[in-house]
Amino acid sequence: MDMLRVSHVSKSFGSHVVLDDLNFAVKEHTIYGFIGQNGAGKTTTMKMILGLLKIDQGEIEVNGQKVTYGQNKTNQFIGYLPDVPEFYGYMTPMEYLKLCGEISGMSSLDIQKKASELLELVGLKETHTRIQGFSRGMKQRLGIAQALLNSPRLLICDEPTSALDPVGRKEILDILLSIKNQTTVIFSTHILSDVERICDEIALLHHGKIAMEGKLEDLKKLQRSNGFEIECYNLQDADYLANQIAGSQRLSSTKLYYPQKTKEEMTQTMLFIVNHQMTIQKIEMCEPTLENVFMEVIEK
Ligand SMILES: Nc1ncnc2c1ncn2[C@@H]1O[C@H](COP(=O)(O)OP(=O)(O)OP(=O)(O)O)[C@@H](O)[C@H]1O
Repeated sequence: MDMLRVSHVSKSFGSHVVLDDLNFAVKEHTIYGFIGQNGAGKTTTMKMILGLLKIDQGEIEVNGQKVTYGQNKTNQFIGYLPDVPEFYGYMTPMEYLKLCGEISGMSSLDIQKKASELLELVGLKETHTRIQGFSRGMKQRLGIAQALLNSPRLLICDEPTSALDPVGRKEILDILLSIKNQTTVIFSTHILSDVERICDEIALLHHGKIAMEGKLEDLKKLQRSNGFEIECYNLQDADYLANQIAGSQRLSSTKLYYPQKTKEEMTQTMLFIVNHQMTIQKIEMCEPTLENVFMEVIEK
């Protein structure tokens, strides 16, 4: 079942077309990576899913129900983590979650149970300090707990890891992975390695449309070729190869990279090396990465 369906959605600000007949769907219990350059329209899309921004054309459905601008009916299914969540700094995490639960009309018994479950999940159960003393990572973890308080079927995270250090990012990614069986997650980011680590499906928003969508392995297969790398034993050999075989980039004094070359071209290079009785340390095809696939689409 599709938890989210975005159908033929267009959005302009004045004469600036941001989304142009955008279509995509997110299946239940997937972690969907929504990637795109700065200004591609990721936040605009998320705001429209939340009914916070008017759609010019098209339709969005959450859990089979149509999203209507300015109404919050479909938001009962959604948890939202903004890129920089705001809190009342003078509260402890438990006090804050209790307040959120009360505002959303949960019973005090439910609040107590759910809040302590969620604080455990995000590693803040034993934290009794006030939020104003929290690191960015702790705030982001509390933001996830808050977004999950009403047991949403869809969790929308807008750049949840962008401002965090590697440890903080890993903590957030681990939390998102651990809730996959309970909820569907859509998360936007620039950090492609985060997407590679946890996403089941990836969509690249470019020029107002989904330029590429699918599972990571399938997207990597779309790439023409990622080239190969040669590591020589010394500078002289690397210089010689760079002169004799055109198209290299220098990665270090002894390392050459030949971008977008095929396996056949690597074989020819190996023959050249053997015929010239050279010894090298290493030659290998480079693994396609999401970053290369992304760049190929963007640069088209
Ligand atoms: N309220 C608005 N009025 C005018 N233009 C806007 C408005 N909101 C967004 N835009 C423009 O729409 C485009 C898409 O913005 P959006 O914030 O959705 O991009 P994004 O993909 O989330 O980018 P980033 O990764 O930088 O956050 C940008 O060019 C932005 O300047």
